[in-house]
Amino acid sequence: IVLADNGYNVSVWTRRPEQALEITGQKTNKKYLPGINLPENITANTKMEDVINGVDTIVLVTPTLSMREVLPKLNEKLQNPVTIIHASKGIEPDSLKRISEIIEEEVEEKHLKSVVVLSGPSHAEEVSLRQPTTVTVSSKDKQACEDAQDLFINNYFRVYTNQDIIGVEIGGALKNIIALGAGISDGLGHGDNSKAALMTRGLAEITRLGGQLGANPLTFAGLTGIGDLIVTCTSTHSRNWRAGYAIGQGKKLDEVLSGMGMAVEGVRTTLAASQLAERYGVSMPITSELYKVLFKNKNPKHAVDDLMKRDRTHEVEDLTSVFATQLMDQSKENNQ
Ligand SMILES: NC(=O)C1=CN([C@@H]2O[C@H](COP(=O)(O)OP(=O)(O)OC[C@H]3O[C@@H](n4cnc5c(N)ncnc54)[C@H](O)[C@@H]3O)[C@@H](O)[C@H]2O)C=CC1
Ligand SMILES: O=C(CO)COP(=O)(O)O
Repeated sequence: IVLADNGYNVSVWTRRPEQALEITGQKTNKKYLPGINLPENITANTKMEDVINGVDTIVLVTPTLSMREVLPKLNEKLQNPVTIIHASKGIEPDSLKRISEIIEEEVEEKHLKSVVVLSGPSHAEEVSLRQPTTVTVSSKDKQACEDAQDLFINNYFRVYTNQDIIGVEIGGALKNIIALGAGISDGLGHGDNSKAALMTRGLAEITRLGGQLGANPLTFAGLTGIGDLIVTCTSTHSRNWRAGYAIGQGKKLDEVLSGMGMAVEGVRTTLAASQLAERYGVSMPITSELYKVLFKNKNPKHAVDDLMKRDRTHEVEDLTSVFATQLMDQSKENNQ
């Protein structure tokens, strides 16, 4: 919708013929965006080759679980080099790859001009109503990043750039873990103090891990860190919050996921983040408790008790040694 409002012809690839017909013919997408009339210059098609033929930019927004299935198909059908802008939020378990890394792995170099990430506090339900929204684009390729900013920016969708692709992708992925936790807390009947605690200490552990992975700590204070954390932990639009809420109310994970029928990225990312924490020796107590609730059947009330009973500690850590190099690199890049 943002791109169509900016005057571009947008062609959507969908697997379901009835959805392609609905989007192209009726200009609606009732299942995902009820009540929204789509702009005239959006069409949809089930044939990927027809959708990508001749385009120079592809916006990739399928759930992270589908990346290893969708990208090889795309690679096979691409005729010319494209820029891929992705907006999917997650980390792949086991490989522990970010989505931009998976794209670079699955799409041959000859087909790939650049990879850009678009991330930030941006529930589709509100963007489609043209409510003021701010996001960040990031890429290893500075020009591609600025081109993506130009493509998307308009008077209701403000786009910033940030050269720290690691921080942008890690923040966007890991906030979903904390949003599941915030939902559980609300589902258990705990109040605002508990949710503020989860969000603040959650950001502390995201920043700790991000630092080990090479992110700039300041990215976590921005739109793709605290910004997306706030929107996902406090909004009933959030699938992760809603899944957490149902778990807090006593529902089983399988039952919750099949009932939602939509991507709940935080579940897989909890597994991936636990593996990352172990690999890099980073303390992530909230992620670790959530892992036990989701995958080891731990009672959420016991998880909260165990978090509250941890050894006493200080709030602010000295991360100077971890972050000094990243801050110097960032400052060099900004001065270039
Ligand atoms: N919904 C939102 O407001 C936002 C979502 N995101 C991210 O976008 C990604 C997608 O999320 P949603 O659109 O919310 O999920 P969703 O579950 O609402 O929609 C996913 C769509 O992808 C399709 N899909 C699933 N597997 C596929 C496959 N193997 N091949 C082709 N299509 C497939 C589904 O049929 C569905 O149309 C996630 O990574 C999410 O974190 C990011 C920002 C905002
Ligand atoms: O990332 C999002 C908003 O920025 C959407 O979050 P959910 O996937 O929890 O709905």
